[in-house]
Amino acid sequence: MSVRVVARIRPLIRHELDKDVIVTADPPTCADPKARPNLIRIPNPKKESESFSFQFSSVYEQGATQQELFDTEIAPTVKHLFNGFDLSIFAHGCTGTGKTHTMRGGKSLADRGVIPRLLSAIYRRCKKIEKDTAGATQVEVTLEYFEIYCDRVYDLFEPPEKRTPSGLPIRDNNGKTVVVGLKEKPCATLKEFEQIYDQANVNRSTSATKLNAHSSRSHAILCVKVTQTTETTIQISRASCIDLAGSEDNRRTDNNKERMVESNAINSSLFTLANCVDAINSKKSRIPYRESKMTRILSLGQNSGLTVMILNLAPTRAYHLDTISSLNFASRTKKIEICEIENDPVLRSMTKPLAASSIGGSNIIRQPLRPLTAAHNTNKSDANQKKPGSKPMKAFSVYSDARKSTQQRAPQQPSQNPRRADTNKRPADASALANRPAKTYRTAETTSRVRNTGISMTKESIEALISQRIDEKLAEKALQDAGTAAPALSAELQKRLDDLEHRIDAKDDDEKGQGLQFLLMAKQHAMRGEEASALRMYQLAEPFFPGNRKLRAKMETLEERIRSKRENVPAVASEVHQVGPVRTEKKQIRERAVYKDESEDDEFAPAPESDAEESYMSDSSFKYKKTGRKARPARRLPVFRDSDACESRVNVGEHTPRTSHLLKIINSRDISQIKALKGVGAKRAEGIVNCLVEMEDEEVLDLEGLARVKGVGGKSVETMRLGLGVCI
Ligand SMILES: Nc1ncnc2c1ncn2[C@@H]1O[C@H](COP(=O)(O)OP(=O)(O)OP(=O)(O)O)[C@@H](O)[C@H]1O
Repeated sequence: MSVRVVARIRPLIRHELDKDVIVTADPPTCADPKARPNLIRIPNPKKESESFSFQFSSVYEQGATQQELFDTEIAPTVKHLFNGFDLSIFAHGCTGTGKTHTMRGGKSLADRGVIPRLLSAIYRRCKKIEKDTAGATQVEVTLEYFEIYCDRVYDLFEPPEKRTPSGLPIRDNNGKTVVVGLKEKPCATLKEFEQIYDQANVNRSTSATKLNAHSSRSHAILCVKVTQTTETTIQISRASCIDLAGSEDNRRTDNNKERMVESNAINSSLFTLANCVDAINSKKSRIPYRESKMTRILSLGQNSGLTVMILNLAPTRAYHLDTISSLNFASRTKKIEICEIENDPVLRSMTKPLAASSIGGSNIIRQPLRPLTAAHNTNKSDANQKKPGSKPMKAFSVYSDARKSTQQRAPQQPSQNPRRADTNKRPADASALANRPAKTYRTAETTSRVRNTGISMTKESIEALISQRIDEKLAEKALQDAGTAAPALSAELQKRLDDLEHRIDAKDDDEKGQGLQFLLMAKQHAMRGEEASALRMYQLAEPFFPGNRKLRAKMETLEERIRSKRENVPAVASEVHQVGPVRTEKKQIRERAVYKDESEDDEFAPAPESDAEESYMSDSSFKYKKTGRKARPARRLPVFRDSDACESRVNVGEHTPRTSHLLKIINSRDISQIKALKGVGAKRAEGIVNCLVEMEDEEVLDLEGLARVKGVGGKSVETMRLGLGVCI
């Protein structure tokens, strides 16, 4: 079915006058007293006597209440959520048109917006299901809430001072875009939700602008995960509520520099969204989702389930051109077809209890092929037609939301509910949604709200649940111990994280990049003092770096710390105890370490033979060990070697004064000194220093080592060396 687009015209506010109203809704043509208007009229800005009209599924006029909008548009979708369908609701419109008012609303009961009302409806339904099934079906609600501010993703459950400047990474996980490292909060009651949500909204970026006293400077996305667990199955579905930031006409905003930067980011992401919609509608083969994080996450046209867009409009002339542009965008959006595909229930025996939350991992197993969620929006059929006789394009992707079990897997039950890949689309009206036959509830995964003692859990899952709880508690305690504020990151450390993040991005589509993602997350958790989570991430990373001793050592240190905390032994004591052996091992590793040739195309170069076991260098420069590829012997680079050229004067292992001087400059890691070397510009110097920083406190010991530093090479070493005015 296509995206359901409804328009809402906000009432006049502040100094707006009745005489300036230009946006109106045409009365419904049918005689039904309950019928809603569905046509918007606005004058042609070039010729006032003419007007444009735009048709939508429904139009809500100035007097429409929050309840009216919710009851008609959103309430009917709730049962589909519980039937396994995902739900996306997003508010669009230019700044000051009432998006936040529509989604979040005010504090009074009548003013509550779509989000609190949706949660209220969800909790009501949870209770009903649990009651109807006499507790045999348990429903858990968890929340994730994040914002995209200046194209960076921040967790709104974290206070701003805990944010890393580069924000959270996003990844593709089997066709779905996920934000890595988000906090997922279980939330069992509406009251709890209100508390959590209000608190999180304090963290959202808002500022006063000329057009709106409380203007949202970011796109906010609340994901509500509903997990239904029965004795045998788990079913997960998600509702995403998106309050987009509003486009701004900066000729009218009088924005200062900071607001302008935000405004540019907002406008450019909305421009990308419009481009995506255009590309889908004009059947282009490439849809520019990846040009902004918002479009990547929203994945409009690629998402499955039900999608409702609420177009917010201001009624007055001051917004004339902006309103026309919003109306045009909405008209194009309503043509986008979204496939209604429900999430598959998963057999409980197939789930691995301690699986990573929303991120993938090596433990993901394959599920049967299913059609792409919105194959009609992938615009591949055209390409097929162009090549008669050629192989048809693959319209299937492999979805894998279940995870490998260490135990033998139970055979998949024949689907009681075969997937709906049919193209018999139903009309996009609410009554059609409401007529859908109810389904039996079949699935759900490990939850923190399992209250039904009647459910027979396996011994493993109980153990896993207990250990998960212990980890969570320990992480909480560790956080408390560490104080509320996260330690400030040094610029160098932040840069290393950014570099690592950058590399992961470059490897984004490579499943092996997952190992790096886990390591990055582990590091971020560790820096925040969340040791249990850091350990979990290292554990998830381990299969990607088999037999890596340094990684193992890190895990052991963390395990030891966690254990000592558990035993109420002061953490410091355990650190002192642990640091010795770990350091020694680290040193041994370093002694054997040979710099890897990073000039290769593939960043994850195989380890030289001498270092075969230690393919993982420092944790900040994780080199991926390629399995199944024979390690190549380290090749000698064509660099000047003191020992070759000056054997008569310098003993092997010693350096000439010129070389020593060069190595001293390099090991100083001082950009200004390195920049001054012959043939090294500012950018290169920065690259070299970054590389050295990744080597932690390891030093470049000889010219060959220097030549192996990323971006240097044998010739450059020679140039640098000869450019030094030291006599040899
Ligand atoms: N339906 C409505 N009823 C009453 N007041 C409304 C309504 N819609 C919007 N408003 C008021 O209009 C003003 C702007 O609304 P809001 O902040 O929700 O706009 P916005 O589209 O989210 O803006 P931005 O994109 O800048 O964040 C607020 O003062 C809000 O209370």
